[in-house]
Amino acid sequence: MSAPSDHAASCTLSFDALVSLLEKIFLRHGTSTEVARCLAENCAGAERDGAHSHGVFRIPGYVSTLNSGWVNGKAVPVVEDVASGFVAVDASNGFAQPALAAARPLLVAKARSAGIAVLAIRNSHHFAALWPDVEPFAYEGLVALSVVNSMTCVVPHGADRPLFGTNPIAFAAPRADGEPIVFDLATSAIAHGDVQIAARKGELLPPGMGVDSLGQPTRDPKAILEGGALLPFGGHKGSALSMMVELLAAALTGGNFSFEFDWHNHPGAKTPWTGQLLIVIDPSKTAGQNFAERSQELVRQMHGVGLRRLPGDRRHRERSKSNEHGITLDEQTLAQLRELAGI
Ligand SMILES: NC(=O)C1=CN([C@@H]2O[C@H](COP(=O)(O)OP(=O)(O)OC[C@H]3O[C@@H](n4cnc5c(N)ncnc54)[C@H](OP(=O)(O)O)[C@@H]3O)[C@@H](O)[C@H]2O)C=CC1
Ligand SMILES: O=C(O)C1=NCCCC1
Repeated sequence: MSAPSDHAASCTLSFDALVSLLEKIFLRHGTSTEVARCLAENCAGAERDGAHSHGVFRIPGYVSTLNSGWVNGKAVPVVEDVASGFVAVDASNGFAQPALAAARPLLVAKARSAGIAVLAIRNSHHFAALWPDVEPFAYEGLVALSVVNSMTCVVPHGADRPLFGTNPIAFAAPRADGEPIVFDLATSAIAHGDVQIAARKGELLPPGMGVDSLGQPTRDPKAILEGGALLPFGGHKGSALSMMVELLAAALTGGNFSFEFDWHNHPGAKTPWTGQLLIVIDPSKTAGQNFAERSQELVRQMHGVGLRRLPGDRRHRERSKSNEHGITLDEQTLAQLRELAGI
């Protein structure tokens, strides 16, 4: 799939039209109708919000993975009611998003009754942005935190060779006036998807993102992708967070660490076979003042000291633009999607 370009001829389509196109692609490549809908909405949502590293750019990777037999596109997740504040799901070697969808009602009920609940997803594949997994909880007045590990491509701070994944952390919290506060960030200096996009565009990366196959710093995305590796963001601090993600998303859930799965017998496989953890908190159960008012006050104070952009602001601007004018894709990308959909 070509990377978004400012110069290519483009066309626009509605969110629903994009979901329906992506749904056809997933169905044509062996998913169930439920999985197709779930992944299509997730991927179209990322594209709508300008999260291009995890929008339609990912579709060929989904397709080649499904074709390789690495993931079960028809997997039925098995939800386990483990304890008062704990839900587990065996994603049955399927995608993580349908597993979350299956466990969501029980997770929310537990969070509302106990004040906090944990969801441990294992045996799952996450190939998407993480914010769609947490943002909906904040729209329901809940606070949510999620972590997912991926595939070995990040050198732990102070080490010689890669071990960690790009391991994102996403957080969402409601506020009284405005969109929820949401951030979603890879614990690597740059997401793997953005390195791939830079490589396709022939662009250099900023310094400090990765190393080549000899462990030497490089700005060449191809050198990173072909035998090189990424660095954690913020040196030892990002490295510690990435280690935490491995522990929470894999050790705690029963999923694989980023270095534990071997996809070499499945040429074309791209989706990490790991785990994911979500923590959901009902702030109405805390002894403090109204949470949404307090988070609004924090935002007010941040704006008061000159802050112009909150995490999530850019996405919401892109979302509004897409909702008003449609989602813009270049013609080549749309043609590729139609071909994959068989239309
Ligand atoms: N499934 C997987 O295994 C993996 C998925 N990913 C996904 O890749 C995506 C990209 O990650 P990453 O490249 O780290 O994200 P970015 O560095 O682009 O953004 C990280 C966060 O910071 C915010 N932000 C960015 N710039 C500013 C700014 N100047 N001021 C205030 N806030 C800012 C963003 O908000 P905004 O969105 O509004 O710009 C976002 O919430 C994520 O969605 C992540 O989940 C990454 C690794 C692995
Ligand atoms: O961009 C990334 O980094 C990743 N995205 C999807 C899963 C693999 C890592």
